[in-house]
Amino acid sequence: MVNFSRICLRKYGNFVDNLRLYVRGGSGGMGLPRLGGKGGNGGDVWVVATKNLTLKMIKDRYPQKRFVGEAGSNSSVRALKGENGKDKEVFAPVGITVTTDNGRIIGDLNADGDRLLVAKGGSGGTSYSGFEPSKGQAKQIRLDLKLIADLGLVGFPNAGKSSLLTALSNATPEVASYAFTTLKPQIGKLMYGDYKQISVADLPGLIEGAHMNKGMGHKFLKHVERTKQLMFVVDVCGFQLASKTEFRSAFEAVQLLTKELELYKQELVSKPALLVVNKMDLPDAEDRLTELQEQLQNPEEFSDLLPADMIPKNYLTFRHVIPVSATTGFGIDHLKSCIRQSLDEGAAEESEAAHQEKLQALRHQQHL
Ligand SMILES: Nc1nc2c(ncn2[C@@H]2O[C@H](COP(=O)(O)OP(=O)(O)OP(=O)(O)O)[C@@H](O)[C@H]2O)c(=O)[nH]1
Ligand SMILES: [Mg+2]
Repeated sequence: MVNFSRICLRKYGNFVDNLRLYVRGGSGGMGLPRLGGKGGNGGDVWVVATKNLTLKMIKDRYPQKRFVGEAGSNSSVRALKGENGKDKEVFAPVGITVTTDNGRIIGDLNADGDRLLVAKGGSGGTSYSGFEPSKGQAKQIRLDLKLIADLGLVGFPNAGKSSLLTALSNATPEVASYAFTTLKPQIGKLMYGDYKQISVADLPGLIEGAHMNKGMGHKFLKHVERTKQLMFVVDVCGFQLASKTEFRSAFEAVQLLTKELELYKQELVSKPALLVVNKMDLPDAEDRLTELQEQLQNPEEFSDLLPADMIPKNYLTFRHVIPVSATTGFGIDHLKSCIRQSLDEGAAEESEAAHQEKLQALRHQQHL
């Protein structure tokens, strides 16, 4: 029996998905009252998105996590206008949200080279300020990594999410027969014949009670907040985490996952979702699939299989239910086309909604 918690700690310890930094703009330089000289401005602090960086690299390289702009020079007889201090750049990964310590969003860095001003340098002293310089802004900020993918994989541990990503895409996530193999999110890209690409985020497994921080907790769900659609993955034969925990059938797994999403953020459950029923190569898989499909037709009738507090407010209706085997490749091509279809439909619905909104606004203007 593998010791899950030890594995979690050992591996998760290497992955950093948020980081708190101290940033301060440089102080301005002194003015020179005798000759009316102006002090230089202090340098600003910027966060700059840079490809191939990780938050862990920042943490390792700058253990003190302090970033301060250069001070402006004082005005002097030789240089009446003091030189401005140099800006400080904090190079950070692409795909982060920068917030203040109390959660106010300063901005998002979504593409390589995006820049965000996080602490302004102080002004140099001038006649207006009695030649006194001002200090730079100082604050704690948080860099929060949010993966952005078209589709997010949601499932219990061992359901075969990573195996599925391997079967579908160019990604090579770790696959193993113990729970919580995936400890950090990873994105794979699905390529289509017409060069369309769809990105899929593989996430650590969720378990019953994830909202109470069981297993890996549900903090990883923040990564599906920005994905367009969800892809539930269940083992057709069900799942049992350990001998002391309850066995859960595929149907129960679907509903428990729905509830965990709902408890994390209600809006997540309104995203379009697909259901992948994996491990169809196992004995009895066909019978189990038929049973699951019947239960999904009338979920209310089977709600007594779930603990009362884990019954979802609304049962999800899946756009497609696709039986596959990540191991043998059965159903994978069909899954790929269902994913494409669902995302294309989603995009069409979005543009239709935007179109209707514009029409509505135009009508409104005409009435005024
Ligand atoms: N028989 C069979 N086994 C599979 C299939 N897909 C995955 N497995 C096995 O199931 C186990 C778990 O697979 P993973 O892909 O690591 O599962 P996961 O959902 O990513 O698990 P976590 O990362 O722990 O959440 C591995 O031993 C896989 O070889 C399948 O289609 N059929
Ligand atoms: Mg995995």
